[in-house]
Amino acid sequence: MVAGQTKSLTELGLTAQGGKRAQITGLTVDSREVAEGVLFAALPGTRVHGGEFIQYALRMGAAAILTDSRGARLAADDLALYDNVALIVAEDPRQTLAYTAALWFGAQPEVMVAVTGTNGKTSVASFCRQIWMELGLEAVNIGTTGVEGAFEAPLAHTTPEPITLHRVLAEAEAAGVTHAAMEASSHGLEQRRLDGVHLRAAGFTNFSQDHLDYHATFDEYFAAKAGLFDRVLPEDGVAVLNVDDPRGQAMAEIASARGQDLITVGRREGSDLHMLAQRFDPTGQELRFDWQGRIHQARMPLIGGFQAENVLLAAGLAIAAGADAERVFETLPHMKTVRGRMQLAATRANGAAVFVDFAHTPDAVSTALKALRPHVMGRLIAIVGAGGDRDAAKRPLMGKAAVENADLVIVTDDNPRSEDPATIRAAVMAGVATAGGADSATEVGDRAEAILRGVDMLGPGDALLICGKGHESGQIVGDDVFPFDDSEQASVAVSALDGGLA
Ligand SMILES: CC(=O)N[C@H]1[C@@H](OP(=O)(O)OP(=O)(O)OC[C@H]2O[C@@H](n3ccc(=O)[nH]c3=O)[C@H](O)[C@@H]2O)O[C@H](CO)[C@@H](O)[C@@H]1O[C@H](C)C(=O)N[C@@H](C)C(=O)N[C@H](CCC(=O)O)C(=O)O
Ligand SMILES: Nc1ncnc2c1ncn2[C@@H]1O[C@H](COP(=O)(O)OP(=O)(O)OP(=O)(O)O)[C@@H](O)[C@H]1O
Ligand SMILES: N[C@H](CCC[C@H](N)C(=O)O)C(=O)O
Ligand SMILES: [Mg+2]
Repeated sequence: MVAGQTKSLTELGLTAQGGKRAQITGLTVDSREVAEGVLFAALPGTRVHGGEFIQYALRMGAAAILTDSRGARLAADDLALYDNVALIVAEDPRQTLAYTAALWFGAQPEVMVAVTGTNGKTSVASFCRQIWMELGLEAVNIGTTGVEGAFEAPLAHTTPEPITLHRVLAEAEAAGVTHAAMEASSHGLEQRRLDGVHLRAAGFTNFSQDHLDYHATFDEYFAAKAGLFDRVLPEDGVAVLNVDDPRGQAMAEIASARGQDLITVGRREGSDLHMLAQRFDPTGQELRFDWQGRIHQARMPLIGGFQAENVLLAAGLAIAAGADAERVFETLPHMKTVRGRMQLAATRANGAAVFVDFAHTPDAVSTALKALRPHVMGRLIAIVGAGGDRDAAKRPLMGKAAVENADLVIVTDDNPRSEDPATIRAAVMAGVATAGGADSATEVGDRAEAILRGVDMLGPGDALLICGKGHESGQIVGDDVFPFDDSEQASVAVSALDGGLA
């Protein structure tokens, strides 16, 4: 809430039933946060309808209720008792809330872009912010790793719900931020969290399996992501699309149908930002690409071929949002590793490297391991685990992806949450077995021990990839969060085995 601020419904773009007026002192989606004068958005939820809590909100002094027809029906008797309260019934109250939150907080950075896709959103948003900052602009990225760059703040969600999002955008703008690159998660898109954001451009990385616990089918998951182009990005926005992914072609059709301009990115012949070649070495890669008939080359200290795809997508977004292309390309050699994404965490005395990566989907595990391979002369060892209370169907597929792409695999725990960790590991191990990899995989439940064992296996020229937690700083077991950092554990293991500093 903005201390001391009040706004009328008209200023917030809202029309109440019976033309009722109200002066609003704040917005909330949680009845437990309602105070005198607040607008309570009673939203349909996955567990319960917020309409159930209207009665409580009214007692706490809510001045207005925003809900759908079901919410209004649920609270009809209570609303009749409070006829001074303004009732706004919207077909899509989450979308209305997003527009209202934008008007309540008033300001957002002048130039904003968003990126969606199963994997690579955080990386693209970070690279886009890095490019802008290299160009001397005040920029942030907003997503899984919080708000980073010229203004910093922690976030609980990849795409925060609209009240948090617009508060953060207004704070960033007030701190002088002019450019922001944000992640659009499928949950965020489905729940209209970013519908009030004014986007200049939007990006698409790729599409593969994740979140089938939330979206009923693959097609619904895709439809949620497509919402970025068919709803959120305006007609005069630019769509920046990875067309190497078959779904990138589908996105291109959706964006074109809206009349949006396209910048296509990929290895495919005819792509606007056309990747021509990559050369890998132990500490980075050299990228060769074509833009409007001119060849460019850049060496970047980044591990993994896909990070070059992410960098080019970010470059496309920066260009789409108005930056000069040649100047954008000059910044590429300055890109830094995104925290927890193919990050070199430690090096053994024998030269073997330990990397930490946030791969937590089957596709990401296979992509990350394949991507590391050309940088490694010896064996590739993977540590992998799957999260509890998340898409269970992806677990065996993650085990399969690990064993098919690494020489040795250790299956361990990754945020078991409310589930039995042994059951999750068994599902991952089942996938290992279907791929015929039982002999090259070991199960070590304790993650610190798994890392120690993985590091111990490393000979000269070998590399270890610790998948799943990336930047995370805790292991979630039940309702407890135990401090745990893969990168730190890698250093501890190297020190324990080799002595001295990692
Ligand atoms: C699954 C999911 O996305 N849930 C979101 C959803 O909550 P819900 O539908 O489960 O809510 P509910 O418990 O059924 O309650 C319905 C409504 O009643 C309200 N309520 C509830 C209880 C009460 O006493 N009073 C009250 O007013 C709730 O605030 C809610 O608005 O609507 C809420 C309000 O908008 C969101 O805060 C909540 O996000 C929760 C916190 C969440 O954890 N979301 C995660 C899964 C998420 O969004 N993740 C994505 C993707 C990350 C990735 O890529 O992996 C992200 O962008 O972070
Ligand atoms: N372009 C890409 N193609 C395939 N896999 C990728 C790509 N970029 C990143 N990955 C893999 O996905 C992991 C997560 O990357 P990143 O955090 O950038 O994605 P994200 O989309 O933000 O994920 P989340 O949905 O959790 O927010 C990386 O650690 C890497 O293993
Ligand atoms: N945003 C993702 C992150 C998963 C990371 C992994 N460590 C896990 O816990 O499964 C999710 O909540 O599904
Ligand atoms: Mg992310």
